[in-house]
Amino acid sequence: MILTSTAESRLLDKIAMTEYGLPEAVLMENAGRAVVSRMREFTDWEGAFTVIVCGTGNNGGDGFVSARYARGAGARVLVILMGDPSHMGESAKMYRKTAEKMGIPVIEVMEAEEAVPYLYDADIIIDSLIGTGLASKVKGEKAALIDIINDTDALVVSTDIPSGLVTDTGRPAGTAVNADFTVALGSVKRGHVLYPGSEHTGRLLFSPIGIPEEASEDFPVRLLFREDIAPLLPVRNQISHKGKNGFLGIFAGSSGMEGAALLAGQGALYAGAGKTAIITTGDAAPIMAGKFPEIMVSSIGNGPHFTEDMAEAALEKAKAYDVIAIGPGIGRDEETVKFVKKMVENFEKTIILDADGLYAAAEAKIDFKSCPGRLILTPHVGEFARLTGLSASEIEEKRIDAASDFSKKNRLVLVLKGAPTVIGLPDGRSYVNTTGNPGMATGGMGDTLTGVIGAMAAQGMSPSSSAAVGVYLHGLAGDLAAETTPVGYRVTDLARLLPKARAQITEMDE
Ligand SMILES: NC(=O)C1=CN([C@@H]2O[C@H](COP(=O)(O)OP(=O)(O)OC[C@H]3O[C@@H](n4cnc5c(N)ncnc54)[C@H](O)[C@@H]3O)[C@@H](O)[C@H]2O)[C@@H](O)CC1
Ligand SMILES: Nc1ncnc2c1ncn2[C@@H]1O[C@H](COP(=O)(O)OP(=O)(O)O)[C@@H](O)[C@H]1O
Ligand SMILES: [K+]
Repeated sequence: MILTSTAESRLLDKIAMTEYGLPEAVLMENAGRAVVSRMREFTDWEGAFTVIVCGTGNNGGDGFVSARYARGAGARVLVILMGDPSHMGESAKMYRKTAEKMGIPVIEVMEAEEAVPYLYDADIIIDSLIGTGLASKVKGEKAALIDIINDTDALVVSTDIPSGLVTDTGRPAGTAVNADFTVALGSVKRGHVLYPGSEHTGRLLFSPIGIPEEASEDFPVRLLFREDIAPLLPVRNQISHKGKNGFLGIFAGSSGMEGAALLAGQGALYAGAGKTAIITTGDAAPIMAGKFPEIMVSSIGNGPHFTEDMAEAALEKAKAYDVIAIGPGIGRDEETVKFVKKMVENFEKTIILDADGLYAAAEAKIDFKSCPGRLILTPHVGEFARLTGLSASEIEEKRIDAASDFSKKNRLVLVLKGAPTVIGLPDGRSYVNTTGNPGMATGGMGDTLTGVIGAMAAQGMSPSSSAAVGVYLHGLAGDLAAETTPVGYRVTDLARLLPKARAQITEMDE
């Protein structure tokens, strides 16, 4: 499913109207009907006092349509209209008339105070005040009206997007409706999934309002759902053997930081890598040996951390692997930075660069474009800030564009971790993940993800698919863990749920 910016959602409406011949009024009719029909399974409209709060744009037009369908579903309905009615477009005006003709009361208000008696009595409020046409900070009476809506005990259903929420950033423009449900119309918008927009949105429902899927085929940003992931997972047939499922080499750990390497290895193990090896330093190897009998642990050099002079032996060893990961727990020694640089500049297959490996890449100013291998970088916001020179808040402000710009410029796959995780692809497209939860904000989760993505790449998937599948699967395992323990489950608990998550993705495919 596509994820749109304001400009893209307008473009989609335009394509629907001009290329597919769907008139604005038809889209509006579908939109207003969808808000009520999508909500039927979640609330009982029969006898419910329903107040529809309309603005004078097309979002308000949707509201006038909803009023009819809410009435049809048995609700007692009343419309509050705020703003200058002379600004209403033709379709919205027409649907206002239709509603009034049916005897639905429409009360024009200038001040929020006038709506108070109705709003506090409402069982359901449909918020159709402002949609994607939000132009600036919401102030004055409209802001006051939004604050009243948020103060009531009614079930609040937002039309398209909670009024006041900025479509592109998910930030409130001063104030924004806190909806229980939002019915996204035509497309899901960035503001629905970017924090704190995701909290204002409440439970997100969607209606295509009659716009065919082909109309948005070329749109660059997609949300990742199970149906996108299922076809990418490699099928394991009866005659599968370990050699067919790939060999992943994880260059990780240093003296005192053995855990990170083991967590990455564990991730790979449970994500189905054919064979997994950890290559670490002389001091760290004895501590890791035997922790997982399935993982081959070997060492290069005798010291506490990786050094530049180990790179040659490491590259020789790496010839045996289909994919390598570098970074978890390797530390930040100057010599380690040089080691990473040599590895990344010379390995010719797929490389996942994570954690201290990303620190090294930023320190050594590795020119990713001229590296021979296929790169997957997995930074969290702090690591991405170091790579780009942007501040953490600048990145959060434009998480999607920041990730896709960087991937395109450097021709690599970038996994920008967080809520939500964004995957930028070398061709400028990007994916936004839909799994995962705050319980995952705990040390070592990222190391495990590196192993999971590595396992996918080792099983023969492209870097883009490996990142998409790895991120989705890792988040889904987290969601399964959170079902019993919302916060406080261990990285190991999540890892053990990876096979169940994988089965859930493929089983439901029948
Ligand atoms: N364009 C189309 O073809 C379709 C649009 N649809 C609906 O139309 C919406 C977009 O409609 P519009 O572009 O008319 O705009 P909106 O209705 O979203 O917003 C414009 C209205 O909000 C007011 N407004 C904007 N910013 C404000 C601010 N900061 N403070 C106070 N008031 C503010 C404007 O004065 C105007 O009355 C979508 O969100 C969707 O709900 C649907 O009807 C489906 C079809
Ligand atoms: N609030 C959240 N919602 C969803 N996923 C989250 C959240 N917080 C963290 N995660 C996920 O948990 C993982 C944490 O990785 P990272 O920050 O590298 O941790 P560490 O360095 O401790 O391993 C990432 O996959 C990230 O997307
Ligand atoms: K709205």
